[in-house]
Amino acid sequence: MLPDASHPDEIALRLAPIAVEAAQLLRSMENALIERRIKDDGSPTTAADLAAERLILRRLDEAWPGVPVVAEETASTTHTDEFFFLVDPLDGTRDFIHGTGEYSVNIALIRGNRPLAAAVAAPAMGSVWIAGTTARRSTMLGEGSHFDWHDIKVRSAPAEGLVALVSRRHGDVATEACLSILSIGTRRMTSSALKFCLIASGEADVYVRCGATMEWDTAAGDHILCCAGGSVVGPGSVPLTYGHEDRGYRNGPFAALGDASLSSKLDLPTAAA
Ligand SMILES: Nc1ncnc2c1ncn2[C@@H]1O[C@H](COP(=O)(O)O)[C@@H](OP(=O)(O)O)[C@H]1O
Ligand SMILES: [Mg+2]
Repeated sequence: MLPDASHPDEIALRLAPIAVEAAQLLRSMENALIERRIKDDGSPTTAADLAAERLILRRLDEAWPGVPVVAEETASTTHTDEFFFLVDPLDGTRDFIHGTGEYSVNIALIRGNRPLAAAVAAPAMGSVWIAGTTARRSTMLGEGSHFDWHDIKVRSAPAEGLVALVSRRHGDVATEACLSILSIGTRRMTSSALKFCLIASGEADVYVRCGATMEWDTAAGDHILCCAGGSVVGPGSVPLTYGHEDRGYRNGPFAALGDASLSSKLDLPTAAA
């Protein structure tokens, strides 16, 4: 059954309990001694990533049977259609393993090559963000079917200096060069798609990433930030597009901005570091 593209906010409301259920499963596995292995790209995966992915695939199939899902752990077997989901069942696996609590569940519905609806749940922060046409945030209450949604909005670039969010574990020279051009007042290390959501919530201003990321790392956060009034752009200030099976669902360099006027100052390289 195809999603009803004329009601993106209703789709987002249906994605929220799925993301929260997976987030609660991950939370329950946090302190267990779980099996892990290193993938071909050098990043780890665990039994928790797989369990959360299985749960999300089942729930998406119950809600929208037959819509393809490009999910991190099974991406190589999936082909996209006009509508497809991009799913990262555990974004920030290293932080999950190290117990920082900075990890998230990311689900985005793509139509064509851009997101239509999205949800990001961050269990250790007790927050869930969604976006259809507007962006909203709720605390994660009880079993995941109760929410206290409120609209969120980006802030204007503060005169006293920008708050930049940087990956806790992945930095590179090209990202540093881009950041050095902006008037950064404070840097905060944050993992996973939380970086997009904190900018969308008006708590930070910029996230530049020139190193490797995958489409499921960014699609949901991209949509939430754009619906909150921000922007996510690649080289030439062009929005990111999704569904690039030909390049293994890899993103190029990008910047996530609360205040879109910052994009004129950016100088992103054309290829990921
Ligand atoms: N060499 C690489 N190739 C592809 N993606 C990479 C990568 N190194 C890191 N990443 C991506 O960066 C994400 C973590 O970002 P951050 O450091 O900002 O939390 C990882 O998400 P996962 O934990 O879902 O694998 C992974 O997808
Ligand atoms: Mg993951």
